[in-house]
Amino acid sequence: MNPAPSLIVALDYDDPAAARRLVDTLPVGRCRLKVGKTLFTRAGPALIEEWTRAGWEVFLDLKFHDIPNTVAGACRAAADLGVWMVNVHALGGPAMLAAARAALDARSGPAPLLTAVTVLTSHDQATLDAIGLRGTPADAVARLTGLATAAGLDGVVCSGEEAAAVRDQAGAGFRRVTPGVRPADAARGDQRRVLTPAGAIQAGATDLVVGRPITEAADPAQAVETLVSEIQLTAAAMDAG
Ligand SMILES: O=c1ccn([C@@H]2O[C@H](COP(=O)(O)O)[C@@H](O)[C@H]2O)c(=O)[nH]1
Repeated sequence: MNPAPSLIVALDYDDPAAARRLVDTLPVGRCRLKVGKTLFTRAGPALIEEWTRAGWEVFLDLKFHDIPNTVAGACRAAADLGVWMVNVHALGGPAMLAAARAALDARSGPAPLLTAVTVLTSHDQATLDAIGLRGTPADAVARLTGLATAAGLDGVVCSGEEAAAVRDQAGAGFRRVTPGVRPADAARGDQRRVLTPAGAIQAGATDLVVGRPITEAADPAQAVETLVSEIQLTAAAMDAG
């Protein structure tokens, strides 16, 4: 039996107190927490340390993309915060990915999982054409997944639309962290490559990242519960064949 995919709650709150209010209502371990640029820039490392000390698994989603030496230092700093996962941008290239990997491997203590963003889920074919990225989103995800596997990363961030191809390319043990997840009745917002939670799981996502459908819900804690139940039911149905 495969482990059910995890729910990672994207805490993109402007107000750290609002993020705390939601997290305080959740049982530790029911889901994972994602801190991205909005909340990190507001609240800094202290909030992350507060949650990691309380036992939460935190995905620090800062998508490091810089020269190799700088990204290596940023990954070391993330590891010192005790996060569960940290990510870089695969567009940073092979040397940057290798430097991130080496920085985490050089640690004596535990290191976070290291994943690479491939093609943002807000990007579609028109975006790739505009920025001059060759081929379709699926082509670009495959190329960037190749860079991530060559550098020994633990997985990639991709949309559900590419999750099955990434699994076939990189193997079942390579994580497919999937944002752009929308319950059928939820607004797509700025996301372009979108699947429902069940669709993303059936496509092979290992971790579902969900933000606004939770943070903008009338009852965010209930929205988390509903999503966790849907994830578990979908995974169980798939295991039953
Ligand atoms: O390709 C990517 C990479 C990261 N994200 C992040 O995931 C969440 C999604 O939030 P929603 O509100 O559910 O759209 C957000 O924090 C993004 O920064 C992504 O969407 N796509």
